[in-house]
Amino acid sequence: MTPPTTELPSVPPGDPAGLAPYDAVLLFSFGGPNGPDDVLPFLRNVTAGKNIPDERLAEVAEHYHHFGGRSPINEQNLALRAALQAELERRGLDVPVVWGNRNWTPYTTDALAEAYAAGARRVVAVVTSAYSSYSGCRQYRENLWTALSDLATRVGAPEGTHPMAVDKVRSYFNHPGFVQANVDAVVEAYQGVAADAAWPRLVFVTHSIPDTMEEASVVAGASYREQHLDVARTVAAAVAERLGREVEWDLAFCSRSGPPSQPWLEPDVNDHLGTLAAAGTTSVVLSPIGFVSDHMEVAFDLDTEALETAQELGMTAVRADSVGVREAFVRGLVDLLVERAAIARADAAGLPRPAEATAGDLPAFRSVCAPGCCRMRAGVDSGRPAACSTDPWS
Ligand SMILES: CC1=C(CCC(=O)O)c2cc3nc(cc4[nH]c(cc5[nH]c(cc1n2)c(C)c5CCC(=O)O)c(CCC(=O)O)c4C)C(CCC(=O)O)=C3C
Ligand SMILES: [Fe+2]
Repeated sequence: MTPPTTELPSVPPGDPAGLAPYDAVLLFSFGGPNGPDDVLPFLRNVTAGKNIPDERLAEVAEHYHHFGGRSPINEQNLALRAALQAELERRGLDVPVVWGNRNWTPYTTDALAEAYAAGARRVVAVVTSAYSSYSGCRQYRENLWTALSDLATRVGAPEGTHPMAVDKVRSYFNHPGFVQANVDAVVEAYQGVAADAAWPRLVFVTHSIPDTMEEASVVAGASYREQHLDVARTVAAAVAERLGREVEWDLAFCSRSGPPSQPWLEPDVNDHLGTLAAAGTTSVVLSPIGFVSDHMEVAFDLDTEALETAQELGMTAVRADSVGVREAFVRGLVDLLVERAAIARADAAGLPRPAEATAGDLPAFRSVCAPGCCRMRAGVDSGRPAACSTDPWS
């Protein structure tokens, strides 16, 4: 197992050309409502064509209304965009960073149009999802394809062509920057626990997905669940080393939806806390490794619901931060942009690709997705074209 490095290189060696051939960066996210009137149309966008029961939608709308109808995700993305822009500038990389979302304004097409108007024709995208599955990879790539087609119509590009090319950085769950930032956040959470209190168990938490989506995700190299187990193992080992004490850990899931008859990844974090309490655990640290910022799934499902469950069970629970705009994470994302540019140049020149840094046991995931990768269901083609892959249509 490769431990994450404590010192990340500020400028990866061997790339005098910076971000060439790219002339803009797309920060590509999920989106969320900015006020009460946005909540329902946003939820309709998210769940279009999905089998989500009405009761679940009403319940999720309540989560948003509980926070004034406003998701924290938009300001978090603005902060991440500013941090990326600053780190690029620090390295002398002078490219604009535009921000676009799949499910709410600013939409992907508008972000690409903004880059296009600034003269950009080759864009490198970074998705605010670290893991590979339909929800964290292909669904973004399908949306990107549609946005490129819409942009073509807007700018009057010839039928069947796209006016710009967009590549994306690989799934970065096992990039040293993401792993290091999670290690730092968990260490800080443990350091906040009183010296005479029980030593907490470490519970990693991520978004549940349907079992069918989990099965399909394995085409990327390791399944969504296995990707999380790899990160969890690496983070727990690094935390134990930093604190000089053994750390016992588990992986639990939150935010399931869909009809009750449909199996999703388990255990649910609330059920899991119950199991731990019954076995005598009195203290936990919750680490949301599945999320890159403290958006609604964290603010509600963990900070509201899971912390309440812990309290009812008489447990002490502390939540570690998600990576947010931590320096190790931001530097890691810029390293990934630089790495993706070096890969594009090597491919164009027919030269060997540069080394790709990882932390953990899994290899670097592909920068260009394989055909049939991260579908909604194994072997079932959605019929929707997706960008950034070797699928025949891209
Ligand atoms: C793997 C994963 C991530 C992590 C990767 C990533 O970050 O992309 C993620 C992130 C997010 N999910 C979010 C919100 C929602 N997700 C939903 C529904 C669903 N998520 C799914 C999976 C994931 N989701 C799935 C399989 C569904 C079922 C329907 C479908 O297949 O699409 C629904 C519908 C209602 C419900 O069913 O809960 C909502 C409102 C927000 C925004 C939060 C905010 O506003 O701050 C974010 C960042
Ligand atoms: Fe979600």
